[in-house]
Amino acid sequence: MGTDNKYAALNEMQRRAVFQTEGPVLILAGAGSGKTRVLTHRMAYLIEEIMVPSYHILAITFTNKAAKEMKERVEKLIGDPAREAWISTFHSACIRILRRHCSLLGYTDGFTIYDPEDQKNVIRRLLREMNINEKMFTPRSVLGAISHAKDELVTPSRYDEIAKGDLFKEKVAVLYHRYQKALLENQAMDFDDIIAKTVALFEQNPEILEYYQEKFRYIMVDEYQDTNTAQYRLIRLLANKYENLCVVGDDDQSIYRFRGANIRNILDFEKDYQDACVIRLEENYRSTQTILDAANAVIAHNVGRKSKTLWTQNETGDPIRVYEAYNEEEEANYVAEQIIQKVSGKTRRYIDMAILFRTNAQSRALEERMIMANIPYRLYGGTPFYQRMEIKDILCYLRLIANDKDYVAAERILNVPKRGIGTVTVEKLRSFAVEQSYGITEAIEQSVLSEELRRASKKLSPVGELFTAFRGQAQDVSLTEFIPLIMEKVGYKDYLREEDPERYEDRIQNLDEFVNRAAEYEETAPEPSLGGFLEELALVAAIDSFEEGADAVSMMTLHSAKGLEFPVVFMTGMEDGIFPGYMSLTSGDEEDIEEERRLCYVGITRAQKELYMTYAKIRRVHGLEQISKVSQFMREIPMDLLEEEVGKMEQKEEGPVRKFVKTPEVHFQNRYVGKNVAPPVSQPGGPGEGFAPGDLVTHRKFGLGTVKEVQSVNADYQVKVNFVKVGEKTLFAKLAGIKKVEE
Ligand SMILES: Nc1ncnc2c1ncn2[C@@H]1O[C@H](COP(=O)(O)OP(=O)(O)OP(=O)(O)O)[C@@H](O)[C@H]1O
Ligand SMILES: [Mg+2]
Repeated sequence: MGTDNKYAALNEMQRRAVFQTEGPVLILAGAGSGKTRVLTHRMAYLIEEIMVPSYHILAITFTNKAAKEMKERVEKLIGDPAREAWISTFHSACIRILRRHCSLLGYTDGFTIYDPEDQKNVIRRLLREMNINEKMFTPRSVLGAISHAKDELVTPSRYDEIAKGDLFKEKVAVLYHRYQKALLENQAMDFDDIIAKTVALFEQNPEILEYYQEKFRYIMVDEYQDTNTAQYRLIRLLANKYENLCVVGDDDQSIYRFRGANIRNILDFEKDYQDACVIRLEENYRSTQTILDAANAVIAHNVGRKSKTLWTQNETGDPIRVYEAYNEEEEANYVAEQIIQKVSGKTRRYIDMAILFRTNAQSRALEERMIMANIPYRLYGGTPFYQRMEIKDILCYLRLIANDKDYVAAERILNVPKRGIGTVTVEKLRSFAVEQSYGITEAIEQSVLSEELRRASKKLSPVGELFTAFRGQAQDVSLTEFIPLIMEKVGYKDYLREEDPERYEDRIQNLDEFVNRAAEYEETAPEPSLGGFLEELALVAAIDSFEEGADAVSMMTLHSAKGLEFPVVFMTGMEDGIFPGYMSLTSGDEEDIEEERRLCYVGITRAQKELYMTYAKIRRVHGLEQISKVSQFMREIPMDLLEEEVGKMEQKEEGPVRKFVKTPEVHFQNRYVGKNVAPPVSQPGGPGEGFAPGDLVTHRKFGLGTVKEVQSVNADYQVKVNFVKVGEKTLFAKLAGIKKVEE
C-alpha cells in the first residue's frame, strides 16, 4: 500500500495534525470531523514513517469497544508493526502497570479488584465497628463521597482538612482512612483506586515514572473532554518528559460531568502546555447538511462554549423525520416498521441502523417490538431487558406464585433478598419437593417431617407463609398493584439499594418499566390473569441475544454511542422529563440541562444519512399513563429541517395534520413542568361537550388525567379518570368541574 495514498485521504488540517508528531498537540473539533481518524493515522505515520517502535506508543480511548475499533483500524492501516502499541482504556492501561509494580505500594502478591458489592461490605463492617447507624450514613453515600475524593486525587489526610466543620464529611474522613487501610489489609483496590494508585506510584517513585516516560514517548488521548482530575494528572505525569502528547476532543461532547469529568482539562490545555499546537478541524465528513444543521442549532443554545463552526460538503440529505406516537408501544412499532421497510427495500442492512435512548429502561418496549417483528438486534453496554437481574428476580416471584412447582424459579429467589437460606438447603428442599411431588410451599410446610430439612425449617417457614399470602392476594388485586406489593413485602428495594447502590436508580427504573408492561397487558388482554401475563412474557423473555458481528440493529443509550456512527439513527423518547431528564429539568441548575443538551448533540451527530426523532404522547410511568410534551431539544431545531411523519391515528381520524410542526410549544401539557404552563382548556358544558375514554382532562386539585370510563348519570357524567398525580378517581364530571383539554 502506497504511503501517499493513506495520507492523501486526509484534509490539510488533518494531515498537519498527523505530521506534527513532536510536542503537545490539541485537536479541538466538533463531531465527525475526523479526530479519531487523525489518531489512527498518526499512529500509522509514527510507526511507518518516523520509524517509532510501536512499544513507544500509548493511545487511550474511553470504552473497550472504542479501543477495540481503534486497534483494528490501525492494524488495517499498517498491519503487524502496530502490535506492541498500547491501545486501551485508562483502566486497563493502569491495571497493567499496577500488576508489575504494586509491591511498591505495599501490595505483596498481586491484588484483587473490588466491585461495588465488596466495597459496600467493607464500609458496612467499618460502620458497625464505629457504632454508626447505617440509616444515618448509608454505605452508598459514604462510598460516593470517597469515590469523588479519589477522582479528585484527594487523599485521606487532605480530606481531613477539607472535612473540618462538616459533620458528614468529618465522619467520611475517618471512614476514608479506615477504608483504605482495610483494602490494603485485604490486598484489594476499588475501581477508582486503579487510576489514583497509578498516579501515587508515579509520584512516589520517580524512577518508575521515568521508565514509563521513556516507554511511552508518544501519547495520544481520544475523548479528552471526558477525563477527570485523576486521569488528567496521570497523563500530565507521563507526558512530562517528552511532551509528545496529542489530545483530541470536543467540549460540546462532554457528557460525564456526573462522574467527575472536568471540561476544563481540554479548555486549559493551551495553558498547561505553553507551546501547544492547536488544530481545529471544521469539516464534518460524517453527516448530511441537514443533520449537521440540526446539531449546530441545538448546541448553539448552550452558553459559555467555545464557538465552533462545522460545515460539510455532504449533500443536504433527507429532512429529519419526526414521529409522534400515541404511546411507547406505538413508538416502538413505528421504529420497527421503518427498519423492516428499509431492509426489505434493500436500501439498508440491519447493521446500518441504531436505536438510541436516554435511559436503559426505555429499551424494554423497543426490544420487545424487535423480537416480535423478528428484527435481529444487539444491545450494547447493557443487558437485554428480560435478562436483567431485577426483572428476572421479580419474574421468578411471579412464576412461583403462579406455579408452586416452578422449582427453577424457587431456586433463584428463595434466598433473594438474603434470608440466610443456603444453597445446600435450597437443593435439599428441591429434592424433597420433587420426591414427594410437592410444590415448594407445600414442601416447606412439610419440612419439619424431613430429617434433612428439620433444622432449616425455621428459616424456611416464613417464606412459605409469604407465598401462601401472595397467592391469596393475587386474586384480589391487579397486576400493577401486585408487583409493587411483592417488592414491598419482601423488602426488595432495600435489597437492591444494599446490593449495588450505584445501579439502584437504574434498577428501579427497570422495575417501573416492568410494572408498565403489566399495565399494558391488563389494558389489552380480554381476561387478564397472572398466568396469561407470564405466558405472554415467556415468548419474549426466552430470546437470546445475537452473536457479535452479526447483521443486527444496534441498540444503546446515548452515552454508549459516543464516538460511533451509523447511516440511520433513531433517537427515541424525545420528551421533556425523559430527555432532558426529569432530574435536570427540576434541579434548577442550568448546567444540568446543558449537559443533557450536549448529550443530544452527541446523539444527533451519530447519524450519517438519516435521522429519526420519535416521541410518545403518552408514556407509562409507575404503571400510570402520563402525558408528555415533546422535548425542548427538538423544539430547538429549525422547523424547515423537520418533516413530520403522520401517525396512524391521525390518518384515520383527521387526515394528515402536522401538529408538531404547526404548534410545537402548546402541543402537550408536560407532567413535570406542567406547573408553569397552563393547558388550553375548553369551556365546560359547551355544545356537544361530553367525555369519552382516552380524553385528556384537568381537575382543579388533581391536575391532569386520562378518562378511563364514562357513565351517564342524570344530567351529569360519572367518569373514572386516571390522574397523573393521584391515580384513579371516580367523579361526577360537572360537579367536580372536570374540564377537557383541547389538543
Ligand atoms: N478526510 C476525510 N476524508 C474522508 N472521510 C473522512 C475524513 N476524515 C474523516 N472521515 C470520516 O468521517 C467519519 C467521522 O470521523 P471520526 O469518527 O474520526 O470523527 P470524530 O471527530 O472522531 O467524531 P466524534 O466526535 O463523533 O468522535 C468517519 O467515517 C471517517 O472515516
Ligand atoms: Mg471520535
